[in-house]
Amino acid sequence: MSKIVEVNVQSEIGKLNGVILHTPGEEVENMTPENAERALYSDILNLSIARKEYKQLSEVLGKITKTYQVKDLLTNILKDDAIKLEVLNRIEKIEPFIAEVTPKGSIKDQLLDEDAENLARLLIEGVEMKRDTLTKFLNKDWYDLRPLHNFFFTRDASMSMYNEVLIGRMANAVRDREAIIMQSIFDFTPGFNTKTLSLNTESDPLRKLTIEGGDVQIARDDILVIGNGMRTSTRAIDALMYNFINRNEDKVQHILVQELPHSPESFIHLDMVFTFLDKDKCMVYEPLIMSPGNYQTVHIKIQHGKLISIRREKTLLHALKKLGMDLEPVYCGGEDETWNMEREQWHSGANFFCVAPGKVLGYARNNYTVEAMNNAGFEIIRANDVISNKVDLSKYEKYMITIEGSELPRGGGGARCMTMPINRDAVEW
Ligand SMILES: NC(=O)NCCC[C@H](N)C(=O)O
Repeated sequence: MSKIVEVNVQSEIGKLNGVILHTPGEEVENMTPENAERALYSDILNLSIARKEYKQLSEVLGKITKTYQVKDLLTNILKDDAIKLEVLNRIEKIEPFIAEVTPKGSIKDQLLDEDAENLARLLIEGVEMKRDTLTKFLNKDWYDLRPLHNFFFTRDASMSMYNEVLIGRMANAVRDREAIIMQSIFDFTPGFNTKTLSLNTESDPLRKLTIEGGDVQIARDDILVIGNGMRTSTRAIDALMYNFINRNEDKVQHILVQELPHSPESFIHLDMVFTFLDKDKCMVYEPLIMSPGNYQTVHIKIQHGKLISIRREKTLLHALKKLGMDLEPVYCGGEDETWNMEREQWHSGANFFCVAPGKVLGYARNNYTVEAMNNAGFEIIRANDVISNKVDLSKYEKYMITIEGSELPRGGGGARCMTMPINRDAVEW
């Protein structure tokens, strides 16, 4: 594992110095048609194809920055017995059945006996059900501990916010263990030199307070842009607002909130309809971001331990412009046909990951979006040409590296969803 870099992310676009990834493993295939929907997928993925596509993403990133794999980071902390017990205690809080004693012993005891590497694998890929009681014998499920099918979307369960890490409060219980694992990684890996921050959910048994990383974007060191929809609730954004109020800082903190539709499922997170591309460019799904209709943009301003104002803005781009970020939109699906916009948004066409200002990664399959990027001045470079050193990236001021994606988008996300940046250079605005 390469030397750990400290957590510090002050923008969406600063030059990337470290990113956390998770190569899709057996957990992706540990699924049946019956439970695919419960797993938050629209279909069962073919792992060997998904892995081939994912390899393009991880190898390109490996050429550009330091990459860390969740499984390695988790194995590393689990080598310490006290931490191993603490991680399992944390999991027991959300999945109490692991401590239940059955004729063959509890799952927790079984897990405590595993070495660090195997334990990390089991916590991600799932633990097959031991049918040692009648209840389990007749149970239709295959797993005692469910596989974390969505973990390759490392964006969502934790988010680097300035020099801290905000831990996701997932909208669906099937992703809860991801948040526990990420929190433990950041709590117990000294090199990250950070503090984890969890929103207070003690009085929230009905899971009304939820926040996921796909909705949280660090526009600038004083501006957060947050989506409010299926996955991130107003209550969670309020809790974050109180957190900034309680910091009582001289610095102004802006939170721009963009309401999102609750269907179709491709609108799950803000990053499916809006991402930053450069100091002066962003990717938008035009029908929502440029013409939001009833979906409001709200500007919350905090300073000196007080809420200074909370007001409606015309659109997200207007609000950003008023704060000095004048962004030219590039349209997902191109400018001509709503039909193409809808199709390409569905396949995560707006979901770009920035590795430096004007340098981004996105899916190759979205032809109209790729053309729009090219028209906006981005050189289009195939991932395999970067991996085989056929192109020298330092020659290009602006580029889009295209990743093949036929299986990966069926899991519900793109390049931004699959990356959790931990350190970026400051941007010279
Ligand atoms: N940031 C993102 O948009 N992440 C994609 C998550 C997809 C995953 N199947 C989910 O529904 O949570």
